[in-house]
Amino acid sequence: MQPLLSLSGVEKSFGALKVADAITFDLAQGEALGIIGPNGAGKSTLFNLIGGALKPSAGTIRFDGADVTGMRASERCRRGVGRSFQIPHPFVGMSVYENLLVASQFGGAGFDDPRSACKEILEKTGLIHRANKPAGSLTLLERKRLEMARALATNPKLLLLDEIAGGLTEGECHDLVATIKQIHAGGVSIIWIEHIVHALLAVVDRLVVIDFGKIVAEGEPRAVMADPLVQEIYMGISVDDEAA
Ligand SMILES: Nc1ncnc2c1ncn2[C@@H]1O[C@H](COP(=O)(O)OP(=O)(O)OP(=O)(O)O)[C@@H](O)[C@H]1O
Repeated sequence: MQPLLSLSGVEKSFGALKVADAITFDLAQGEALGIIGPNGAGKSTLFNLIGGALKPSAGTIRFDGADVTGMRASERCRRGVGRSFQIPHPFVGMSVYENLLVASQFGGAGFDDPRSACKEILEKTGLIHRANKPAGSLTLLERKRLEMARALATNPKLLLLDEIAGGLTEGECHDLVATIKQIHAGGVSIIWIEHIVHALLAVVDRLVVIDFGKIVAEGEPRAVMADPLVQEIYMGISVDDEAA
């Protein structure tokens, strides 16, 4: 089976700063991939390149059988790339339900019955009891859930989650992980950038580590986390410190 997403030699610089450097990886259909790396490593930039907010300066991005490298974000969304942002920016004056309807309308979701599809997504993401509340009145956890629900309302094949667990309590994080697992089990492929590694490890099949715009480690999540190089660059534990 061909990969759902395929990046080949993807590069992006801001001035002299190269934030995506020869990024090459595939995402299989149905896979859940985690991305970690220090602050400023280039993780969100990678999502901007996959989602179409930024164009790479070199390399190609293929999604669902098509070359999407030069395609606009709106077109990629219609093809099935759904994205949540690190800082949620819902339409605060609209109800939670209306936020989903807008996403399904403009994301080209292609649901037979958008209203009942959005209702189902509210149930799945634990927001049904808040459906008629203004999005501006939600708690942080609910805003994070709404961010994910709005992406799901575009009916994605691939869901990009950017630090969705950031700022949550341990219990809230646990509940959110259960929701993400359920979404993945429903057939949606996932790429999840997250600093809360234990949450990530509960969901993903594979882990990619980025540092200074390059992939520096990749593979089975626990093996990657045990790699001394990863411990040094990501957690600041140097092999020398441990020996001391
Ligand atoms: N539009 C831009 N113009 C100039 N520099 C940018 C731009 N976007 C990002 N950068 C820089 O690129 C680098 C990578 O940023 P990016 O947000 O991708 O990192 P990140 O790994 O997601 O970090 P964090 O974990 O803190 O969210 C940073 O040094 C950032 O300041």
